[in-house]
Amino acid sequence: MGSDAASDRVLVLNPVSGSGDHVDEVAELAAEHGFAVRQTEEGGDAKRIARETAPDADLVAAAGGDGTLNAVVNGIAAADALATTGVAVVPAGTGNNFAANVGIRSIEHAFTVIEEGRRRSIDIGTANDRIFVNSCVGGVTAEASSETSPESKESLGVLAYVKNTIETVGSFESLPLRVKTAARPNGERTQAWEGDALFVLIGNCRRFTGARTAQADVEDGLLEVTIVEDTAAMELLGGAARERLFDGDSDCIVTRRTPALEIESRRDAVEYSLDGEMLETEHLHLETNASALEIAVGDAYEPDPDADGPHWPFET
Ligand SMILES: Nc1ncnc2c1ncn2[C@@H]1O[C@H](COP(=O)(O)OP(=O)(O)OP(=O)(O)O)[C@@H](O)[C@H]1O
Repeated sequence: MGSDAASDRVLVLNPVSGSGDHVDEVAELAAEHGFAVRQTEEGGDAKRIARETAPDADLVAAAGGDGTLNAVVNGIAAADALATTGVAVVPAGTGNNFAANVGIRSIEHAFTVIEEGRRRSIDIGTANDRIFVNSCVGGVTAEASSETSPESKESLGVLAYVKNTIETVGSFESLPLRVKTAARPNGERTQAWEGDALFVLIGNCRRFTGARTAQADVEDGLLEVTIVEDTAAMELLGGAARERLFDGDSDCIVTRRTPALEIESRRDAVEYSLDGEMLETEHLHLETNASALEIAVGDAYEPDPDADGPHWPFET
C-alpha cells in the first residue's frame, strides 16, 4: 500500500489503533475519495510520513486515535507546512476524543465531513518543543494509562486515566509543582500557584471540569487549566464527591484560562501525556498558537461551546 508520488491528499493510516479492525474500511473509503494511503509500520512513522508528504499535500488525514492525529500534526509542523496543509481526522482509535470534539462521529462520517464539512482554523497547544491538539495531562502515570481498559477509555476518555489512578491511589504520588499562568490582554494579571497537585489538566480542545460539554473553546487563543490539589485525595475516594469534583464544585480545584503557562516540578521530572503520547520533564512551558491548524469539522462542532450560557470556568 502507498505511493511515492506526491499527492494532494494523503491519508496516514495506523493499522493497530483502537481494535485494529478498521484497515479495510478506511483504505477503501480513502481510495474512493482520492487519498494516497500511507500505512504506518511502527511508532514514529506517522510523524515522519506527515513531515515528508505535507509540503506537497493540501490535506493530510490521520486515521487512528488521538496519538496518530498528534503525530500527524507534529509532522506537518516539522515540515513548516501548517499554513498551507489542512488536516482531517478519521476516528479509528480507542477514545477518539478529538474527533468527537470536532463533531466527527464515525469513519464514514469523516469522509462526508472531508467533502462537505466546514473548515475552521483552530488553536494548537505547544508543550516545550512538541504540539498537542486536545490536551496535556500531568500526574496520570504511563502505567495507569496502559492499565486503563478500552471500555473505560471509551466512556470516559482522559478522565478514565484519572479515575484509574484514583482507584490505585495507594501507589500514587502527588506532584509538588509551581504553576505560573501568563497575563491576558484583558487586564488579568500573571497568577502563580504552588502546592501539591494530584493532577494538572490542560485542555486546548478538551475540558475537564465544570463542563456542560467536553469540548473547550478551541478558537479563543487560550488553554483551559485545571489543577486538582492533593487535599482532594480523600474527596476523590468517595463516588458522589468525585462527581462533584469533576463538576468543578470543589475547593480543591483551581481553574484558569490563559494563553501561556509554566509548570515547574519542585522535585523530580513529571510525566505528561500529550494527546496520549508521553513526555517526561521537570519544566514545561505551554502556550497556544492561535488559529494555526485548518481542520474539517462536523455539524456538531461548536466554535464557542459556551455561546448560550456562562463561560468556563463557571465559579464566581
Ligand atoms: N504500525 C504500528 N505498529 C505499532 N505501533 C504503532 C504503529 N503505528 C502507530 N503506532 C503507535 O500507535 C500509537 C498511537 O495510537 P493512537 O493513539 O492513534 O490509538 P489508540 O491508542 O488506539 O487511541 P486513542 O488515543 O484514541 O485512545 C503511537 O504511540 C504509535 O507509536
